Amino acid sequence: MEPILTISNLEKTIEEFHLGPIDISFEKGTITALVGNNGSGKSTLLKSIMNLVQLDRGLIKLDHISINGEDESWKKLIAYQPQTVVGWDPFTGTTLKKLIAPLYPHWDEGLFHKMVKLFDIPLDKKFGKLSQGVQQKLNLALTIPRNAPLLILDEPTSFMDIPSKKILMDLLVDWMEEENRTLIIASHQVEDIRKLADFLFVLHNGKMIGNFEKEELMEKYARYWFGDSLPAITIPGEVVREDGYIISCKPRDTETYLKENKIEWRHRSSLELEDIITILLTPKQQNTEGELTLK
Ligand SMILES: Nc1ncnc2c1ncn2[C@@H]1O[C@H](COP(=O)(O)OP(=O)(O)OP(=O)(O)O)[C@@H](O)[C@H]1O
Repeated sequence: MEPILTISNLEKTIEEFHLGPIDISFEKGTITALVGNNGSGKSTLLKSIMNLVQLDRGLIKLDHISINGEDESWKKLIAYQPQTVVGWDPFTGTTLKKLIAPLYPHWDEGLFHKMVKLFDIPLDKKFGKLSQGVQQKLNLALTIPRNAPLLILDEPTSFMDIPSKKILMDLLVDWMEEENRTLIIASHQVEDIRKLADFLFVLHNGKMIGNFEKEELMEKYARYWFGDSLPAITIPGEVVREDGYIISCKPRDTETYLKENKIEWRHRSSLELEDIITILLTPKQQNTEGELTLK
């Protein structure tokens, strides 16, 4: 598949914080969840894609157009929902829509009104007077209908109530039905990631941990229960050790070792996505394969 967005060798330092180096491509037709600890650089990366951050190094290309060149036609290819918008407070939803819609040739008026209805957004109230959750909904209703090939959402559901999160997930699944649409969504919500993502792009303190295919990642880890007979030695593949069990990132190596050494385990279970993300975001003790090295 052809990438819509390619980031090469990106690096940016902001005071004490360093982002990168980041090398990644986003294929057309995919959904990538951008996952990371607080302050890991997710918003900075998304702003960089929008050319809102001056890079120290690196190149970002959207459909082969460099985002910091003279050709600004790439802007029509992205719809971006930032975490917070500046300057919207004095305007009503109706006014904002009148200002924004004409800028986007593929604007979907029907989708806008559908979202206003589903989210029950009061269009006659000033943006600044809306609750944070409703602001987030209006922001999304003014972003998704732009129908750009690449949609970038920065923590779209952080203030939303539970039913609204479900409405948004369903809307995004429908939006992705159209061919060659691509979504990048920064999120701390495991439920969003589980439901939507094809890929998990994981950042930790500005460093890229990896870009993982979600289903492969789910199959990569296994938990082995030993009860009281948990062996005292470190087992190949072991990434976590708790009372009575270990978690392995290389189940095949783990089982070969256990069988060869005649160590019996009681049962094996798979991990929840939340556990896997926690392991990926706690990389202090791990080597590049994720295995424990300090035991
Ligand atoms: N304008 C700025 N001035 C100073 N530091 C900044 C600025 N913008 C970002 N940073 C720093 O860059 C780092 C990354 O911030 P960023 O907002 O990109 O992280 P994030 O992964 O989106 O965080 P969160 O999950 O908490 O939203 C943080 O340490 C932040 O303090």
